[in-house]
Amino acid sequence: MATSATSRSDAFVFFGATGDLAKKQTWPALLALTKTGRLDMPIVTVGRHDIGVDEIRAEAKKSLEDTKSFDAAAFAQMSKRLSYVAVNYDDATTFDGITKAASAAQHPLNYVALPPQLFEKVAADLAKAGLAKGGRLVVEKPFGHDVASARALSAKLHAAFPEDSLFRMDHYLGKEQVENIVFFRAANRLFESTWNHEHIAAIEITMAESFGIEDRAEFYDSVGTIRDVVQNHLLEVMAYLAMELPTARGHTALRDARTKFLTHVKALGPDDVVRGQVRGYRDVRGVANDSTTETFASLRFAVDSPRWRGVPFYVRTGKSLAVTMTEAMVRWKRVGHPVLEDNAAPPANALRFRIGPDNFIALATNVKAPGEAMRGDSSELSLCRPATGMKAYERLLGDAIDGDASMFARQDTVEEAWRIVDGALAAKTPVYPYDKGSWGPQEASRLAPKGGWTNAR
Ligand SMILES: NC(=O)C1=CN([C@@H]2O[C@H](COP(=O)(O)OP(=O)(O)OC[C@H]3O[C@@H](n4cnc5c(N)ncnc54)[C@H](OP(=O)(O)O)[C@@H]3O)[C@@H](O)[C@H]2O)C=CC1
Ligand SMILES: O=C1O[C@H](COP(=O)(O)O)[C@@H](O)[C@H](O)[C@H]1O
Repeated sequence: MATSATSRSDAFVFFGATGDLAKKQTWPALLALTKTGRLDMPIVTVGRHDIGVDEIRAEAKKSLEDTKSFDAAAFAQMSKRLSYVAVNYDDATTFDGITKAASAAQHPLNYVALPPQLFEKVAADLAKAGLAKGGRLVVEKPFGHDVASARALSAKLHAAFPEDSLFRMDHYLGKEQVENIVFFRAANRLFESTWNHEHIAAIEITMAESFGIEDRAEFYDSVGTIRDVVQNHLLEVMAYLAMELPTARGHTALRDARTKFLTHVKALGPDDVVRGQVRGYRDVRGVANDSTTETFASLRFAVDSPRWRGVPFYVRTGKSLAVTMTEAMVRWKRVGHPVLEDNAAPPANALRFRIGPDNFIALATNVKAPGEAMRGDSSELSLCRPATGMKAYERLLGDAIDGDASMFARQDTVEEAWRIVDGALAAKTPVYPYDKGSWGPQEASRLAPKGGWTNAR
């Protein structure tokens, strides 16, 4: 007999269908999975408001139009499968409505895109309603808010869903552009031999977003940017940039290598972080008027391994910044002297991995400037690849439907990541104000790479 670990899911139970994530990512992914025939099952949306399924259909349609992913035929197909159940999160018996709506399902996939403080309760109430038996649970990051709570959360979730039916979603693990970092390293011998402290001066990662928290206050104000994107997405990117390359094949080897790398990253202290809060944040509905939640962070990491000893890793991220752009930059050390007839040493070589919104890899080089003198000029070789493949949410939700957790986050990795950032969070360092549309507070320059951050072009 097929177990829940091997069976295909036969109902999609969707908590958070009205949320920000649903609008930007989940509805487009569900439509894409409908188009390819992989979401051939009832979709039971669940929320706290007393609304009908027509409101959910309208919400889904608007999200698809806003993200330019609407397709009338696929939407009609998906619409027929939709239902809506209103629940009261303080009354577990209201989950019986979900059981009724998914009554034909043996293997429901329960997908929870809610503020993380609700994960435990939802898992327990799903179990009481009989939706854990034979089913799966997908929870969105962040998993816990520090090491201790991540362990406690895992234990609580395991009381309802065993490890092989628990999927910890971190969509950066499903991004082509992120996977390409490690593939590019492994497949191009040219770089790997200099990928170490002898040649590399620093590694920097920027995840800048020009938009604010919009109507996500209930989620965001209790989390902040370090827990929202550094502890998970950006440490995953750092791991792909700097881990030892696995010799075995497959995703388990990649998961092991990422986790091993994180064990070498030193725990952050108060001097390794500068936090910022955008002016006007406290006026957003739902944000506490004395909130010290950071909407910006600049951090410096050190890696205690033979390969990286002495190389600083800088990470900067924030809301309401000058642009929306995620990029990782590997900077080599400079040639220490002027070349031929040049007056100054040439700029350092650097590799830029653009992760979003576009997708390219660029290599900064120095060439001879046209003319009689042997002088230099900088030039970037750029490798652009339009992102044509599956988007991260389609890929990961498709895997969850099939019961394949290999591209999801693992508990040991999650705990290592908390170990690294916990010290920076617990220190309650000052939160410096910054203007919307800027690159964060002035104070962040204290933790910048030598020569300053590279701001997006
Ligand atoms: N937004 C994003 O881009 C991404 C988010 N995520 C993760 O997804 C999860 C949800 O984030 P996001 O969608 O941004 O958050 P939102 O603040 O938009 O809320 C998501 C859902 O939670 C419901 N909700 C909020 N507060 C409560 C509450 N107190 N009780 C019951 N329901 C509540 C909302 O319902 P209602 O409509 O009723 O308010 C909404 O449907 C988080 O874990 C986040 O880390 C992951 C990747 C990207
Ligand atoms: O998990 C999250 O990610 C998004 C950014 O995702 P991306 O794929 O557009 O880079 C971020 O805006 C959000 O705050 C966070 O919860």
